[in-house]
Amino acid sequence: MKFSANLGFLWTDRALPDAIRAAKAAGFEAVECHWPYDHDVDAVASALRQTGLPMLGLNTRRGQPGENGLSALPGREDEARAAIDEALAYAKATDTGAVHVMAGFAQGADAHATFAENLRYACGQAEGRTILIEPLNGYDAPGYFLNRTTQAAALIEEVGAPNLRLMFDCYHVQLTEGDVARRLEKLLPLIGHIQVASIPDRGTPDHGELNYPHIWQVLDRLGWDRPIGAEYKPTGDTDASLRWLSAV
Ligand SMILES: O=C(O)C(=O)[C@@H](O)CO
Ligand SMILES: [Mg+2]
Repeated sequence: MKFSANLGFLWTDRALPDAIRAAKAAGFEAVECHWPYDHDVDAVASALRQTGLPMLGLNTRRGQPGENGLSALPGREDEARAAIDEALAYAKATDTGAVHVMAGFAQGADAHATFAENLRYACGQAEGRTILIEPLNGYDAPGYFLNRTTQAAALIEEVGAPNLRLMFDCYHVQLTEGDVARRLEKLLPLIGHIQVASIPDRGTPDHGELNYPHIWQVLDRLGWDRPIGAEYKPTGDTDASLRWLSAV
């Protein structure tokens, strides 16, 4: 298995370029982030070049304080598309492969139609990059528009863009739907990126209710050879949390 360090949670005590260097030193094969916009794009691009690590993904901005994305919010299309443009520009400057378009807190048919239209826009502007959508669990993100992989799969089919893919975060999927191994297998053709953390504490992927040694075997059997996002919250120093990595 290859792993990508999620720098939204790992090495958050340092600036993004230094976190990229720390990920390289720790043996990760890639990095990904959440919202890199406060970090100078040239410094980030330079750290990526220097380390040779690819940046796999970044998120669109969440919006105003208390919001969690804009793309499913009816009436907020201009802001949502500005956030998509900003994310794609940052991705282009850092050669980042994917942009996660965040839906936001919304429900109902109008939210669904708004999200689908904004995703069409994002896919059309992406210039070869992947656009990701990620179901989030209702404990951490109550009221978030996208909760289930089944809902995401239907949206991907409806939008019909070849570069729209599912971010399959095993942590969220286990909390909301369970049956992670079977869902990975069934949804494989739609999956653009996989993330992991223990359940329910969102710690290192080596304990808790999901048996990750089994998940690694499943992914190996399915031929998954891309880096898996280590998107967990270390309880202390990130370097001290990495014992799980050498044990995989
Ligand atoms: O929370 C997650 O899981 C993520 O991947 C974030 O990027 C989006 O909230
Ligand atoms: Mg995630």
